[in-house]
Amino acid sequence: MTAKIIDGKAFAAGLRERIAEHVARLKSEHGITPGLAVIIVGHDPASQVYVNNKARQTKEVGMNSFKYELPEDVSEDEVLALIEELNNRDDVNGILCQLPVPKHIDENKIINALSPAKDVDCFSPENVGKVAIGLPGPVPCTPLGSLMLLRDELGDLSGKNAVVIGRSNLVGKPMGALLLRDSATVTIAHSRTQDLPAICAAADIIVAAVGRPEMVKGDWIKPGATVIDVGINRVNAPEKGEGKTKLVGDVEYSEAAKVAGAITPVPGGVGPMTIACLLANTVTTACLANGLTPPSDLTA
Ligand SMILES: Nc1nc(=O)c2c([nH]1)NC[C@@H]1CN(c3ccc(C(=O)N[C@@H](CCC(=O)O)C(=O)O)cc3)C=[N+]21
Repeated sequence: MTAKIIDGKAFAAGLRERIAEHVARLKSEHGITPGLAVIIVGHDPASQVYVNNKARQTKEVGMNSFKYELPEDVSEDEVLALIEELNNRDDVNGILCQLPVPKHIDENKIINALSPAKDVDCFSPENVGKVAIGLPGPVPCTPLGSLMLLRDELGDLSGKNAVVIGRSNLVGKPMGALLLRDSATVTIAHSRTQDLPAICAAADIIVAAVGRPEMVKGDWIKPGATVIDVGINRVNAPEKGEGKTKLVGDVEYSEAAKVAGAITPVPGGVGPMTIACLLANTVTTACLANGLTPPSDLTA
């Protein structure tokens, strides 16, 4: 058996088309153009690429993009002042501060400064709580993208055994909350979990979000299971030439693809969904800011 490859890149393109339609309707019917502000501190080349991709896709779906590139040595107070200014701007519906930030800036202060109404990463305690109890609001981008792929692949997730590997605030915990909302039977595994292979063996759904290259082995997977690989790990690739690197996920892809029913590749799986869901969240917060019901196909 060979797994179906879940094409996250294609799904994300389709999602962006739906987002563009919603944006066009918000403009024509309500005179609203959603706006997303992205803040980047310093000159990390990988972060620059991501931020530029986000800005380009924001414009492609018809939203306004505001980019703030701050120098590496900017003071914490200056970043906080910028966030405060953006919190108060009516044309900004989403604010994202690209992480990581330099060490002299306290990430928690940044997160706490963001208005929950514009927190499109869904980092704030208020928004995390809304996700847990199912109230409308932004949803963490990577878990939302993963959920959309799972629903598309499996339809109803009710009663499925779902194992989430990783308990981060960004991915593992909210992923568990979303799967539970869809009535899956959820296990969250982590570094202290005993006999992870045995737990995976019972899983209809595996979401791997540990950040360790190829940690989940092919022979742990139940035949026919659906595997969502959240990991994006850059590793050395001597087979491509000296000094070359490649991206791999948290799952041993070549072996897993022989057993799984469906699997996301890396790259081209969850990564593109994360950015598309950031745009989806911006439509959601723009609607909520204007007393409108957010489109149900853009949220959990
Ligand atoms: N406030 C904040 N929010 C974030 O959501 C956030 C962040 N900071 N800091 C960095 C991480 C990383 N992240 C990725 C998003 C998409 C891809 C993506 O599209 N990856 C492509 C491959 C890209 C490549 O080739 O390097 C793929 O998987 O196909 C990767 C990584 C969002 N992050």
